[in-house]
Amino acid sequence: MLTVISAVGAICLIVVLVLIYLIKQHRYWRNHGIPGPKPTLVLGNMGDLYYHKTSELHLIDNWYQEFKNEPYIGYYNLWKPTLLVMDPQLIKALNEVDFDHFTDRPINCGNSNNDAIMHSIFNMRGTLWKLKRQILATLFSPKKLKEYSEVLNHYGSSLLGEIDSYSERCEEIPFEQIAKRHVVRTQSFIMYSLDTSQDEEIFSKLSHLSELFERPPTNTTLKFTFFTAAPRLFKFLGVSTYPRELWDFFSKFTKQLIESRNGANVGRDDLVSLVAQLQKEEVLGTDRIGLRESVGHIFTFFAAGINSNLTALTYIIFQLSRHPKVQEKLRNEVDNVLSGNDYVSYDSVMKMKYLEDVIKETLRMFPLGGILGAGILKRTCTIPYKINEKFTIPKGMDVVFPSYSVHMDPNYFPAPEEFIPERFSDSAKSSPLFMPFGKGPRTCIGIRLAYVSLIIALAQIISNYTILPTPNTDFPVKFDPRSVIIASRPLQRLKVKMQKRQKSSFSNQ
Ligand code: HEM
Repeated sequence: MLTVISAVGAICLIVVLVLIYLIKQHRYWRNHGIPGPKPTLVLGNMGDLYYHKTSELHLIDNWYQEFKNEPYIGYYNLWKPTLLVMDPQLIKALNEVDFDHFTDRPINCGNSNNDAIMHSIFNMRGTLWKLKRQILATLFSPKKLKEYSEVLNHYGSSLLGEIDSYSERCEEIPFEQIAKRHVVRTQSFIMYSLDTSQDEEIFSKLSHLSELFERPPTNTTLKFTFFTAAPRLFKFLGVSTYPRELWDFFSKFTKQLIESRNGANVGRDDLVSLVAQLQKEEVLGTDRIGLRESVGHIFTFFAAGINSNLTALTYIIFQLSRHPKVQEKLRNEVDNVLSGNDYVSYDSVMKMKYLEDVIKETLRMFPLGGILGAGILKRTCTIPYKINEKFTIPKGMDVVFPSYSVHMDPNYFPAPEEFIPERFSDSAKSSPLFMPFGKGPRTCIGIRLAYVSLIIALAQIISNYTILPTPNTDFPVKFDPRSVIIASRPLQRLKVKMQKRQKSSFSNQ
C-alpha cells in the first residue's frame, strides 16, 4: 500500500514540476517585453500544426499579419522560445553580414545514429559544414551542369512521350505523377549514374522513399517539433524521426553503389565517386568518412532534389495553364532560342531569361522551404547576437525567417497575389527579400542544378504543347498541412490539359 502511495506521490510531483517548468518557460517572451501569440500550456504555439489544422506557412503567416509592425516576435515551439524575424534589414543582417552568429540549422530531426539526414550537410555544423560544403559544391560546377544538361535532355524525351499519351486522348494530365517519374530518373542518373528507367524495382523503391521523406507517418510531425524543443533528450533516447525503412534501404544501397565502383569506371564523376573518394582519403583536411556520413550524402542529395524540383515544376505548369499571355510570351522566347529543336543545350538555358523569371515568380508565390521539416529557413544562434539594447539573441535560440509571408507582402512585392514574371525582369527591381532558395552562405547548394533542370523540362514542354487549364483544380491552392519538407505542397493534385503544337507553326505562334 505504502509503495502505491509513494508511486502516486512521485508521479504527482513529476507532473507538478513539469507544469511549473512549462509555466516558467512560457513567460520568457513576456519577461523580455517581446510580443507574440499566446501559447497553450503543453503545445506552446504549435497546436494547429499537430492537429493538421493548418500548414506551417499559414501558421507563421497568421502571426506575421497579426504583428505586422513589429521587427520580430517570439513564439513557443512547445516550450522552446523561438524568434520570428520579420524586419527586412534584420533578415538580411542575420543571414548575410552577421552569418557567423547563425551558421547552423536547428537540429530538429534525426538525432539517432539511424537517421540518414542527421549525417548530411543539412545538419552539419560550424567549420565542418563549411569544409564539406566546399567539397560537395564541386558537384554543381558549370562543367558538371553542362554534363547534367545532356542527362536532362535525354530523360526529357520520355517525359514528352508520357505527356503525348494523355494529350492524344485529350485527357486531363495528373502532371505531378508524370513529373515524379522524370525527376526520380534524372536525379538518380545525375547523382548515382543509375538508369532507373531500366530497373523498375529500384525506381519504385526510390519513388516510394522520396514520398516517405516528404510526407512521413503522422507521428513524425510530433517528433520533429519535439526534437527541436529537446534535442538532447531525444539523442539520449536514440529516437529517429523517420521510419527505420529509410535508413535500412539507403545504407544497403550506399554500400552497393560504392562496391559497384571498385575498379569499375562509369565514365563520369558523380556523387557516388565523390563519396567513395571521401571514404578513402582526407579531403581539405577533413577525416575520412564512414558509412553513416556516406549514407547521409547519398540520401540527402537524392531526397533534396526530388520533391523540390517536382513541386516547383508542377506549380509552374499549373501557373502557365492559368496565364495564357505569359505562356505565349514564354513560347516566343523558347521558339526563338531553340529554332525548332527539341534539344535544349546549356547555352540555350543561359539565354532563356523570361523562363527564369517565370520560375522565380512561381517560387515567390509558392516557396517550397518548410520551417518544420529539415529546418530550412531556420537557423540556430551559435554566438550571442545583440539586436538592440533591449534584447540579445542567446546562443542556442532558434530563429525563423518567414519567406512566404515576405514574398506575399505588398510592401516588398506589389500586387503579390498576381502572377507577374516581369517583376523580375529588371534585376534592380527584384527584391533582396526574394528567398525561395534560402539566404546567405547556407543557401541551397543545388540552386543552379534546380534552374537548369526546370528550364530544360519547361522549354521542352512549352515548345511542344499548349498548356490548358481544367476546371478540376481549386484556386487558391490549399497547402498540405501534413507535408513536412515542402511546406507549400498542394493538398489537391494539380491538373492541366496539354495540346500538341504543330512543328511547322513554331515560328509564327
Ligand atoms: C526548385 C528546387 C529547389 C528549391 C526551391 C530548394 C530550396 C532550398 C532551400 C530553401 C534550402 C535552405 C536554404 C537556407 O537554409 O538558407 C535548401 C537547402 C539545400 N538544398 Fe535545395 N532546393 C531545391 C533544389 C535542390 C537540389 C536539386 C538539390 C541537390 C541536388 C538541393 C540540395 C540542397 C541541400 C544539400 C541543401 C542544404 C545546404 C546546406 O546546408 O549547406 N536542393 N534548398
